[in-house]
Order: sequence, then C-alpha cells, then structure tokens
Amino acid sequence: MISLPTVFVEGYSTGVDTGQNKKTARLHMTRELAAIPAVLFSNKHAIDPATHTHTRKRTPPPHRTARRAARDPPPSPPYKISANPRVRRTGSPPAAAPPPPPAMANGGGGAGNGEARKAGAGASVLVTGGAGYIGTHTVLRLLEKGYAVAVVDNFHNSVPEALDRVRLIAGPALSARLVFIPGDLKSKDDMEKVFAAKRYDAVIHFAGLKAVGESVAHPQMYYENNVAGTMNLYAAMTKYGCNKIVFSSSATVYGQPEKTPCVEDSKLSALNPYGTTKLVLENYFRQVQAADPELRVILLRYFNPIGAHRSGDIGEDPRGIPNNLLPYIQQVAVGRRPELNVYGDDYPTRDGTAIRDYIHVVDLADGHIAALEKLFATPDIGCVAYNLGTGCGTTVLEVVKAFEEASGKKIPIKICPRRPGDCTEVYASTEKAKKELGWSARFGIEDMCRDQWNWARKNPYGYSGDADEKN
Ligand SMILES: O=c1ccn([C@@H]2O[C@H](COP(=O)(O)OP(=O)(O)O[C@H]3O[C@H](CO)[C@@H](O)[C@H](O)[C@H]3O)[C@@H](O)[C@H]2O)c(=O)[nH]1
Repeated sequence: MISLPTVFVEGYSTGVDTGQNKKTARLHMTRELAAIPAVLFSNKHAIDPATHTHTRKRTPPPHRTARRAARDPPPSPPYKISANPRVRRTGSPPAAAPPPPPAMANGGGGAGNGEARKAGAGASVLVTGGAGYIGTHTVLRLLEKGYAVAVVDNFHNSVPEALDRVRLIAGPALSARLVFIPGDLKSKDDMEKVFAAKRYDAVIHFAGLKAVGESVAHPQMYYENNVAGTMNLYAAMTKYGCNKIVFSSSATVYGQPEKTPCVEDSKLSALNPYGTTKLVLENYFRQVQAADPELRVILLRYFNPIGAHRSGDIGEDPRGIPNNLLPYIQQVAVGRRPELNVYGDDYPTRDGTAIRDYIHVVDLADGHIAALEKLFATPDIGCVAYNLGTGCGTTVLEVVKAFEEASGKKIPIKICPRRPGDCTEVYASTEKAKKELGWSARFGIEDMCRDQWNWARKNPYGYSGDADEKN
C-alpha cells in the first residue's frame, strides 16, 4: 500500500511567494498530486521495494551507529555497479531504483550519451529547486543518464510548466522516473516528509534565492531561504541516512578577485548578502562534514550560466526586469525592451567593458553529473569545491556582438555608469574540475548565444507566454 501524496499537502508552504505564486503553485500542486499516483502506479518501476520499506519506517535510527548502518549497508563484498570493468567499485551500493532505460533520448549534448554506466547510475536523486533554470537542465541530464529523480520546489522563482517541458523533451519512458514534490526548504516539516517517504542516495541542492540587489534590500529573506533552508535540508538528510550532496555555490564567493583566473583555493569574500549566504553555506558544509566524515560534499562554483537546451523548450525565465546580461539582451531582441544598458565602458579591458566567464547551462548540467559520479565513486571525498566555468573571459560588448550574429537582431545599447559591486574581470581556472571530475566545458559563446536565441525566439514571454503578466 503506497501513501505518498497527502503528506505533502499538509506540509506545503509557499514561503515568501506572492499571492499569485501561491495560487499558481496550489493549482499546480493539485494537478501534480492528481498525477503522482497515476505515474507511480502506471509504472511498476517507479517505486522499488527498498523505497517502500523505507516509507513505512517512520522512526529513524536515533543514534549515530544506527545512522551509519542506515547509510551504508555492509561493505563486503564490494558492490558491483556494473559488469563493465571501467566502473569503479565502492563499498556503498546505490539504493535500489528503477532500472535505467536502455537508450538515452534527446541528449543535451554529446558528453556521455550512450557511454558506459558510471558510478551511481540508476540511483535515486533528490533535486531541490529542480524547476529553476539550472535545475531543469540538470534534471533532464539526470534522466538521460538513467537516474531516478525527485524534484522538490516551491515555485518561488520558477513555474510548473518548466517541469512539464522537461517531461516533454525527455519523453514518456524517462519521465516515468521523474516525480515532483511540492515543498519548501524553510519548512522542517516538509523536509521531514520528503525524506521519510523515500530513500534518496544523493541530493543536488539548487533551491535558493540569487538576486544580488534583492538580497541587499531583504537580507533576512536570503538568510531564511538560503541558510536556514539548507540547514533544514541537511538535518533531514542526515536523519534519514542520505550522505551525498552537490551544492550550488557561485563564483560570487571570490568577491573582487585579487587575481584571475580564480583558483579554488583563492581567498574568499562576499560583496553582498547573497554572496554571504553562499560563503556561509560553503563553511557550513565544510564544518558539518568535518564532524561527520561519512558525509560527501561537492561545492560547485558556477561562473555565469547562459544559453538553453538545444530544443529551445527550456531556458531562463526571470520574473520582472532581468538583472543578468543575457536575459536582458534576449528581451531587447524580442522587442520587450528598447535597449541594453551597458554598465561601464571604462574598465581596463580590451574594449572597456567588464569580463566574465559565460558557461553554457548544458555544460553546467553535465558538471553536476560529473560531480555526482565523483561522490558515488569516492567514499572519503570529504568536502571539495570545484569551479564550473570555461576558463575564457568575454566582454559585455563581445557578448552583444555574438548574440547579434546568432539572432540576426540589432541590439541597441546605451553606455551607463558602472554598476555598483561589479568587478573588472572574473573567469575560472578549470584545471581542478578537469583533473578530478573529468569534466570540462564543450560549448563556446557562439553556441551559448545560438541556444539562448532559440529559446527566446520560441518563448518570447517565457513559459507563460503571457505578455501582460511579464512586463
Ligand atoms: O543589463 C545589464 C546586465 C549586466 N551587465 C553587465 O554584464 C556583466 C555580467 O553581469 P550579470 O549577468 O549580471 O552577471 P554577474 O554580475 O557577473 O553575476 C552573475 O554571476 C555571478 C557569478 O560570477 C553570480 O554570483 C551572480 O549571481 C550572477 O548574477 C557585468 O559586467 C554587468 O555589469 C550590463 O552591462 N547590463
């Protein structure tokens, strides 16, 4: 007997959402909850016996020894993930999960499609904030790689339609391995219910707020969402024996970099409350991991994610006036804004505009897969940070030119004073990720602009398509 959906209704919270968001989320929640049992029952693989057992086990092991036992079943003999000799063995098997489909569909790129299964493949992954921009692209890649995925999201800065699009791209077979759970990380109750209902082998943690200006105006909101929310998540993870997490950090932790490229062991600092929450959470994970050596943590420091899945069906859909460069350019290109403000042309760079390391969101999604595989394959990894960038710096005017070429649209610009808090130049050292994760970016700025334009062209007003709601 499976009793999944109702528990999430009771604990559902929209947190800081507007009334409209609450309405949308609730409407969708009803739709999702109606859909969940159908999905679960229509596919006998969607719930596995181990999961079911765990669902009924409401009282977690109270002390550390029991917790360890719950996390890591007996290590001997070594668990063999695949018959393929290239696949590493670890002492901790991934929990039983629906078998991955034999073929991968609609790949976001070439990396790994059809390749041998890696450590952790087929495992069950909880993705917080999986309906967001980077979240949707990563969820799609996880499905394509054969993982079973549960998304928990409160739609604060995303919409249900985004997950519907992921399902559309993934196709019915892969989508049967995707479950949505309405929930808010600020609610301890929600987190408790998420983990009590099912065993997860790992978590990819995207959920959080990310607008610099908003964080200056509402620091309390940022600490509550990002810091307290993560603490609730980790408390539930540890209680239910989930010991692997990939955390969305940011290049913002390099503050005003003293030198470029930014290497992972550079001095860290924060320039605003948003950046501080990322810094605090990096330290938090280092400290909780030091106290709990079985915890495996990878901190991924994103540089500037742009672009979209090549289908043009998922992409970035910011609420209100975009803060970031590419969403703004895209809105100029489709006629929603008259011109782009270029913040500063007096930087000491080749054309006077600031330099950033733009990375294709599909490359970023692949970076998460690489990080996850690393976590599954490395029991003693501890807590490690990796940059996810291309290692190439591009100026604002170079981005504008690349976008104009990709779209065939003229982007009118207006030179404005520098934006407070912006730095001259930020780009990544990519050596560590390449060496230790076996990951490096494959796409260049032309690819990123092409895919961004394809998304914009197909969805000029984002997922809702509603011009009135948007401007
Ligand atoms: O309308 C605009 C928007 C941006 N810019 C410039 O474009 C560059 C990139 O800006 P933006 O896209 O806002 O990215 P960043 O300020 O580099 O910050 C992003 O990248 C950081 C990591 O490096 C993350 O921490 C932040 O959350 C994320 O917003 C900067 O020089 C901006 O001044 C403009 O000229 N006009």
